[in-house]
Amino acid sequence: MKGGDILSRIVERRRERLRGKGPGDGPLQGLDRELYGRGRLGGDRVRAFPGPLICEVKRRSPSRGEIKANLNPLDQARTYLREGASAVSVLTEQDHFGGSLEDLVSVRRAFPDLPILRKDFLLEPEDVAVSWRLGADAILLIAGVLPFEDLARLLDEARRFGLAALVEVHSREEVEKIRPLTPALVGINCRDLRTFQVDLLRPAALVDHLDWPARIVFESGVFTREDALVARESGCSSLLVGEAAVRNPRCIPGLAAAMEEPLPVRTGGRFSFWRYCAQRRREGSEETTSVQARPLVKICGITNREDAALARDLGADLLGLVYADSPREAPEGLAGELAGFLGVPLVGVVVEGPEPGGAGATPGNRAGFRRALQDLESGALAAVQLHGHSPGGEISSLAWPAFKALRPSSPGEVHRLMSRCSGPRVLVDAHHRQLAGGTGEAVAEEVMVEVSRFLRDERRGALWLAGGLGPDTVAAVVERWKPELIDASSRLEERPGKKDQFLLEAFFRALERGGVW
Ligand SMILES: O=P(O)(O)OC[C@@H](O)[C@@H](O)c1c[nH]c2ccccc12
Repeated sequence: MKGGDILSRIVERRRERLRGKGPGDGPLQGLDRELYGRGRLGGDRVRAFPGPLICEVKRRSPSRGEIKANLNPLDQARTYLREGASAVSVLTEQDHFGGSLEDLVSVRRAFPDLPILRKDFLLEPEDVAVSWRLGADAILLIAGVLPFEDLARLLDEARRFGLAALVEVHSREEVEKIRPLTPALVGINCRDLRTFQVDLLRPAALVDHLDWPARIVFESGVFTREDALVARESGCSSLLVGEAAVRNPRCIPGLAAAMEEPLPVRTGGRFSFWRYCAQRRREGSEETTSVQARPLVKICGITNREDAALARDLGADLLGLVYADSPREAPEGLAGELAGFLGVPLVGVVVEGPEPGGAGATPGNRAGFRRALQDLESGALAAVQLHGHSPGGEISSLAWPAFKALRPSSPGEVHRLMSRCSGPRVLVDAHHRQLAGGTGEAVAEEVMVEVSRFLRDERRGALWLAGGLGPDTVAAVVERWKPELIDASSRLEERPGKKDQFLLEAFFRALERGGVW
């Protein structure tokens, strides 16, 4: 932890407070006797903590600014309980999150049986004792903040007091750090506390490295049911939700339900889509360096076996099959046939409603949508790429891995379209009047500037990019916009629906040569 990043400043400030007023920071006087022994979870209830959904009492944060300045912790906790949260997290850090130990005490007093997590940057064994005396049932221990010996000591201390300890990680390195301690409750924070970047695929990238029995909590950046479903696909059994719950507590029942609803059963599916993307991206690239492997490549508009096998052999990470009115529409049965031998996940491209100025909701597209659902159920498709607007909320009724494809026609449209999307990623594509389009046009420069600005300012997710990518353009586009995934189709064809071997080979060669940054 070097220099002046925000995390270092928060921790430094906390140390100063510990040196000054001590871990009780005021409210301890006279309170501990009153609270002592109240609301202890103990035994089985500690083991059951936290249930599917922890909602957080959070006034503000360094990354999101003011969330609710006049928040009343009691009202907030009451609302959370009423809406169906299984536990409440009280952020007690004062200087950057506007919390306090008084918040913890007042929630505990009012709700003796509510499982409460004290969320703070705890540093010393005395912090654990204070948390216990003030009525917490669980504490957060951040692996990125605590040296190994301190982490071990605080975990021991929590055990001694019968507190549950949620040990938070964000990187592979931190997973390795906590491994010898095999904590029973691990949180994977989607937010990098140093850069504030939120990546909902982070848990999917890390879960397989947590190879001891642990319950895993998916932390930060969750707003919608789709986000919750990604958490489940990532192997997490609980969500920790702050901002979304504070701003709109009515999202709570939906999030809780999403953590418990039965997921659709695939008859023969092999790919866990988000895990595949998250893990594949990191292969061959060390997180600690700025050198990344080439972006993931999706080759789209596959209509036949030969093109699919060639793209796979050249290194495609995903293949796209079109389920809509288009010269590139995949013949019926192709997904099932390819899934049997290919070893690369297939994505179904569907249109679920009209696009602005486009003709999306044709009977053919609706039939395609239904066929795609069947191929998802059979396991032939690993995910769907959704075009068009969805006034009927068809996306949110899907429990399959899905991502939106957006085609902003102007810079002004970027924010409006992107801010409505949930889930870990969206694919940005060039604007055409028809989905059939395939004109090979690139996304306009001024639109891309806005897209990059949106992703940077909202600090959310990495770029997936389509539109006009061919052997001649791909290296420059990758260099310029640093996408995590690129999607190419029409500029690799000898005619609509048929790939050109020479162009495909040249595309991957250009990518290997010029696409490394
Ligand atoms: O408001 P969000 O994006 O839903 O995030 C909640 C919670 O995960 C976040 O507050 C948090 C997770 N780990 C932390 C560590 C310190 C401070 C805050 C946090």
